[in-house]
Amino acid sequence: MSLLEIKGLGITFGGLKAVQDVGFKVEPGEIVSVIGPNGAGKTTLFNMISGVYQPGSGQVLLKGEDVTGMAPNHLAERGMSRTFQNLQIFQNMTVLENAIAGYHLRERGPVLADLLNLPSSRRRAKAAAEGARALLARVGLDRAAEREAGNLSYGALKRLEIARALALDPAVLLLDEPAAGCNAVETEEIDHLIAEVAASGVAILLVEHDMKMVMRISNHIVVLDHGEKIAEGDPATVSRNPAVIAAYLGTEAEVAHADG
Ligand SMILES: Nc1ncnc2c1ncn2[C@@H]1O[C@H](COP(=O)(O)OP(=O)(O)OP(=O)(O)O)[C@@H](O)[C@H]1O
Repeated sequence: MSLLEIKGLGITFGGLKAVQDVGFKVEPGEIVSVIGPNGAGKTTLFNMISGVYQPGSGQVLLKGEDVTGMAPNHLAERGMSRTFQNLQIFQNMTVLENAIAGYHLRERGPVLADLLNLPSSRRRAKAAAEGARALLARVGLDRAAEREAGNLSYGALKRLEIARALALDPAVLLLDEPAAGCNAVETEEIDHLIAEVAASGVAILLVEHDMKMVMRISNHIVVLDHGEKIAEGDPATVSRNPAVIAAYLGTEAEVAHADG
């Protein structure tokens, strides 16, 4: 049994088959990337896997359980969390408060206990703050804990978003363009962070336009074109695949060679 198994997923928007019969597997500690030219169906596929869209066909199996179309909060409880292409950070809260917000999604306690400020609620708040600080250290933001999130660099915001998703202690982490808008140094920091998270046993599923990053960090790549899977394999194999090269010709993107 795979940790995450995608089977024959498909969806149609007003007659357009945005994604058709896409399947692949993700195992613990693996970094799997979904690539493809603009409009290939990457975001749509991601949204189906993470419960944002109801698939028209196919299945999403998490630890063998059918979680197809399950709402994102239920998926989080079962071990799948995600980040978004457009950052979902509270800009006028501190970095620490943002990380604690992620923690509270998991440590949700009885509202009445919180209102009455009972010892149990104070213990939970303390545990969340401690957990959040540990996460910030993990993503290299411990020294920025008290800063307002809106003042962070873009790369730091991206890392904060990963910290918040990690607060849910996921077995599978879905990253939607984690390096979008980042400069080369920030991208490299995110590379290292993703590799470290994978090394801790978390399965990573990634949609990313930065082909060099994808080729550098992925164990396995799934290539979509016009909603269909046209290739999959390790970076070196995929980057030499004639169907992949053809799909990218006529677009501005280039498939960077894994060995180059
Ligand atoms: N909500 C929607 N309603 C109608 N059509 C949609 C919707 N979302 C996506 N599509 C269409 O589905 C196809 C796949 O789009 P999608 O955004 O998933 O591609 P993508 O590979 O993520 O593209 P990009 O690299 O540009 O982000 C496109 O033709 C797009 O226009």
